[in-house]
Amino acid sequence: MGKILEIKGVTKYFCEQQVLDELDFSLDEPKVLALVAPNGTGKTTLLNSIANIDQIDEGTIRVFDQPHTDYQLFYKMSYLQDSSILYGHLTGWDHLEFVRKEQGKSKEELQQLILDLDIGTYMKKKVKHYSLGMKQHLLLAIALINQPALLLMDEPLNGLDPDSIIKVRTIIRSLASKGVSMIISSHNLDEIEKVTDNVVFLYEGKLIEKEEVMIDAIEYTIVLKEVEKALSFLSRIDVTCTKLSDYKFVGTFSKQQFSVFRSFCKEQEIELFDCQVTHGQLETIYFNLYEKNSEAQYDI
Ligand SMILES: Nc1ncnc2c1ncn2[C@@H]1O[C@H](COP(=O)(O)OP(=O)(O)OP(=O)(O)O)[C@@H](O)[C@H]1O
Repeated sequence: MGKILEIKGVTKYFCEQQVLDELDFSLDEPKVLALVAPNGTGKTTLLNSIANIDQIDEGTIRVFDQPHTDYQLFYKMSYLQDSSILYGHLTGWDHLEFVRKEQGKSKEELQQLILDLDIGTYMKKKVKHYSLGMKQHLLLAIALINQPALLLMDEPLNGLDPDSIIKVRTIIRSLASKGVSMIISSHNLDEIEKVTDNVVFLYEGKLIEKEEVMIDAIEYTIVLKEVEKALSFLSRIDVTCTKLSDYKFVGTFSKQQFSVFRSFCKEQEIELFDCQVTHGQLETIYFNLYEKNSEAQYDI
């Protein structure tokens, strides 16, 4: 089997501003890939470029071994964009019927999709009367009509309530189990960690895989009786901590430091009342990558 996606040397400018910089990337096997970066750093531009909505200035993009400009990809690849592509004066059903006909799918297939996504109750309403969440569900339905093998999603969780987030997460997992590849841009790092381990960061116009910037550090908030004793021990094993109260502190631990600390508490009979992860690993990597370099990146 050929590659699902191959991006070589892609550069994209908006006037003088370079957004993508000789970006190389390839997706060799079906995967759910999270695309993470701060606002305004090129996630949408990259997805638009793959979908041939934004024209690239240099480089090549191939999808399923075809140039990304090939019209046939319309039947294999979908792109869940933001709701600006919807027409307010049309109903959800109008949108879905139009795409169904273009994709050559049957009415029965569309009815089944509407049932699966549980969006039937508002398909006859005009889109201008939809909530943000309803629009997001409609966009997902539009993107799924062609049963894509590659699905690009730009912020699919935007505006969704917790129930809807769980529903979309279930849909993503179910599609993944059927071998659908997905590239999902999201700011919701907690949620992203629940659907995939495959994370790429867009940084200074290039993609960096999570493994390349992996750090062994997790921030915990810990509640115990003898904070001073714990902090004095932790300073000796180089754990950075901040005391929050006489019973509470936060500390950033490597796996090994955390295990040493647990043994210390056991030996000293210090009871841990509570121990919560404050920042997950992905969040910690994110802050390390972008916050540390923010001065250089956002120089004005
Ligand atoms: N059509 C355009 N014309 C000019 N500049 C643009 C255009 N589209 C995007 N940009 C600029 O390119 C940069 C990247 O924008 P893009 O929308 O790709 O970022 P993003 O990471 O998707 O942001 P967000 O997370 O806020 O959606 C921004 O500085 C933006 O202002």
